[in-house]
Amino acid sequence: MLLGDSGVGKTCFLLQFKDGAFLSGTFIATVGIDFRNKVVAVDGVKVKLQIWDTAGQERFRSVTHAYYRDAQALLLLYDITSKMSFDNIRAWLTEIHEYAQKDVVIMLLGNKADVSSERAVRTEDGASLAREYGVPFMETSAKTGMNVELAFLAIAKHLLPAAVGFLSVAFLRAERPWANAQPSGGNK
Ligand SMILES: Nc1nc2c(ncn2[C@@H]2O[C@H](COP(=O)(O)OP(=O)(O)OP(=O)(O)O)[C@@H](O)[C@H]2O)c(=O)[nH]1
Repeated sequence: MLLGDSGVGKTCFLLQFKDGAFLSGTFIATVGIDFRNKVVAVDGVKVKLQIWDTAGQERFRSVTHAYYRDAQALLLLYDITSKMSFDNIRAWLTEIHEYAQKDVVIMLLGNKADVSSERAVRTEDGASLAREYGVPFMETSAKTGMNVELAFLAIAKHLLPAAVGFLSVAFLRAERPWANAQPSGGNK
């Protein structure tokens, strides 16, 4: 799930990953929530990522909160040209703490790294905030594609062991119907 203030580039980030394209020009804010699927290969295993793009605007917050608890991973974005979007990251982390699963995987991303002339947040400040919360961090650009795939692949790699564990249990249950059988109540 992609989170962060309105305008930090969540939709562009997802479209760059999904289609390798960048939507420049008019900014159309996301209304509510939307999702895209993409299959990636991780260590030779195909992983289908279902990526939810959320509206950053405050008025949609009650809608998006409902989806937090089903998320396995959260990509939290700020815009390196907007100090406010960076300062709001702490508030986003508080919301995540309140609504998401305790073991959710979180990654902090400083987007729009291509606009270095308007930089308002130093790379070190992003890295230091990420260290404080114990989450991985990288700067990205939805425009050039810098680190976009890397961020998603890192998440997929992190989630894969859990997914394989889940599938193994499901497979064993399917293969051994008796595993789900209830006690019959004694011998006849
Ligand atoms: N230069 C540059 N511009 C970007 C980048 N990512 C997004 N933008 C621009 O920033 C604006 C907002 O991008 P969106 O992806 O729509 O932002 P959002 O976070 O999805 O916004 P909400 O849907 O309101 O939450 C658009 O005008 C994009 O063209 C980037 O990496 N570099």
